[in-house]
Amino acid sequence: MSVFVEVDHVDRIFSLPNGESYVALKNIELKIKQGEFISLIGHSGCGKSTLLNTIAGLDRPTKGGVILEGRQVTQPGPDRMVVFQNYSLLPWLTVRQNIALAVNRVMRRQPKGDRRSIVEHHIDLVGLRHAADKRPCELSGGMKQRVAIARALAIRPKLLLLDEPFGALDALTRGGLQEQLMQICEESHVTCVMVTHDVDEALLLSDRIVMLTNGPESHIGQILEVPIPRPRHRMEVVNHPIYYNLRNQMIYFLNQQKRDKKRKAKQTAAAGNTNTKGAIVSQTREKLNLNIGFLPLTDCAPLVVAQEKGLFQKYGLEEVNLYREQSWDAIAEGIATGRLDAAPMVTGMPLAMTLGMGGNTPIPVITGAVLSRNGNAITLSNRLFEQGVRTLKDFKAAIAKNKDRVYTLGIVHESSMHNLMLRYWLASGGIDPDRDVNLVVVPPEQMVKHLKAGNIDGYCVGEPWNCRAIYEGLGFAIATDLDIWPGNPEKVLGVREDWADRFPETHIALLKAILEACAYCDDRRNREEILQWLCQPNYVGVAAEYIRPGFLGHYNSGTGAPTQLLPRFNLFHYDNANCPGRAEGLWILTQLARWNITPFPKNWIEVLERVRRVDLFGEAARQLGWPDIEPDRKPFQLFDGVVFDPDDPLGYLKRLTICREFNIQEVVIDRTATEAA
Ligand SMILES: Nc1ncnc2c1ncn2[C@@H]1O[C@H](COP(=O)(O)OP(=O)(O)OP(=O)(O)O)[C@@H](O)[C@H]1O
Repeated sequence: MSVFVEVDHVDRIFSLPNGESYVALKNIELKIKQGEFISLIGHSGCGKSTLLNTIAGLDRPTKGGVILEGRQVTQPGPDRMVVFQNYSLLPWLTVRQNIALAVNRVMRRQPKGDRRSIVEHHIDLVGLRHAADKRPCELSGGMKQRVAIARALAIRPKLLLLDEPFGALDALTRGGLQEQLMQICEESHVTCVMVTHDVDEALLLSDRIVMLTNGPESHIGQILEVPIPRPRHRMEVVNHPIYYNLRNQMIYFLNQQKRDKKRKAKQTAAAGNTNTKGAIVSQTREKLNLNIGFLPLTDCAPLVVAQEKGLFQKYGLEEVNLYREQSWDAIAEGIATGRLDAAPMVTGMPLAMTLGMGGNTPIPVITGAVLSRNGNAITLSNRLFEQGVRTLKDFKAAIAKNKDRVYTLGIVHESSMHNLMLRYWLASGGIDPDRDVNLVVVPPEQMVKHLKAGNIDGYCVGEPWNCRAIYEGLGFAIATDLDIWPGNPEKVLGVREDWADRFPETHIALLKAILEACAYCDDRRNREEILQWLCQPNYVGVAAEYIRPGFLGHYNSGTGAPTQLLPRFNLFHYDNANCPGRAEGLWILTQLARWNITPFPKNWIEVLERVRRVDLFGEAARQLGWPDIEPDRKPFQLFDGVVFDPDDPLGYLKRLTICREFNIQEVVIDRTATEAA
């Protein structure tokens, strides 16, 4: 079925009387097929009606648009009829006259006789023949709603929009009308979007259920497919094997949102007062001197640029000290203990710390920006090259041939993309990363030394540590991460959640400084200048020859193949690189669970909302005058073509062939431990 209605990245921002604004909807993206029945569900005030009204053309989006059959919706039209909870019938007209009024207005060019039979047909359709001459005051609530539905359908809309149509009715009447609506929709093949609070109603009627998160910045949390065959009958639906699973998922989603609402209210009360405009004001003084940790890697460039170009001071951060750390564990420790205020982190680290990786106390850590994408490679030793290893398949053959030898490969941290991508790559080639090879954690800076000493046979790391091994003739890059997942998120800016709440303005200032630096890094005219800074001993501290190939995008794999032009190898800003999108975060959660690094959080929507702070990115972007574009939440795939659907992460995990037995559990994100630190 082709796309019938497209809600294309819709934002709706309301201006408030106090001069501020309220972002009700953020980046709503939804494609509806012809004849589909979609339900919108979410807590009160999350924006269901706003979205419905936008599709109806009764309200205009602030950003994005709605496209119906290829045409932009700019105003209401007879092709979209809305049925409201309060019926909105004209009280002085009878049932017949109410329906006829709409038909005569919309179909005035049709012969009178035809119009009359349309009216009569729709009276019968909703079973109101006996009440055709009654006025609304003589009808029950259910009857009035049937008139409203008949009136909407009589003008043959392409799209029927229902805003809690049965909300005001008693349970018995509601049940009857739901079945009637279902039958009418099936017979007339009309496309429907319905707002509801009722999970059973949504399951009975819908093909898909769109679950919206709480506002502000409400967005689609998850879309559930309801694969129950049609025609449906209530008892068959309720007894369908999938019914309670779907119902539980919906209730679980709504409970997560409820908990989130309560937590935010509690935090707001604890954090401060409101000013005359109603905005929250922090009671704590903002922090203007910061300690930021980093590891010597090419992709620490944004931090270096922010320091060298005075961007921290530009945004009011008086003193920023950069500390070159020894390992990713040291970075995690620095953030956990408060020794560091912030740090570029490997992408999975904020999620893993929040989930309590390795049996550690969970520490809520958040990220408001992706600092870099790509930039990694898998280097193998020359010994393997000499054995003829050029591809993943060759590597598998070498493992099979040398049964008495276990190859050891270096990774920089269990939560890093290096680990997750290396594991993914190996597993897709039939190599079990836990059983067929030995993975060891080695700080990036020490990879080359251990490769040279023969302690490891290869590694996955960021630059300049692949190029250095290649340059020194110690190894070759069998794959870069562009071969595995182009655009993968590599580093993020990590801070403790309680730190961000205590110093909200400092945090936004820090984000702005670093984001501006990211943009500076992606202006290629600046790369030579940045390269010189990176070479300094207080930053990466190596010869320019090691950094240049990756950073300037002239990548030589060391295999004898010609130098590749890879302008996107170290990506800092272009292609909407900086937004910490939730779908990629969810993919990381699946991989952390796949390899038993962390459990898979049953409350993954809550975890992603807490950790991947798209809202803070948006705020910093807006203050910088950038468009705060969010990535799509559509399915994507890595190099092996296995599709990851953000609406079905567990289905994806179950389809992966090499996978540890993983735990699914609700992870309670409790800040007590960190706040005490
Ligand atoms: N004209 C407006 N001006 C300012 N804020 C608005 C306006 N219309 C809606 N809002 C706000 O936008 C948010 C979404 O409202 P909306 O009515 O779409 O929610 P809803 O999910 O349909 O709620 P309910 O289930 O209670 O009907 C709410 O916080 C609401 O206060």
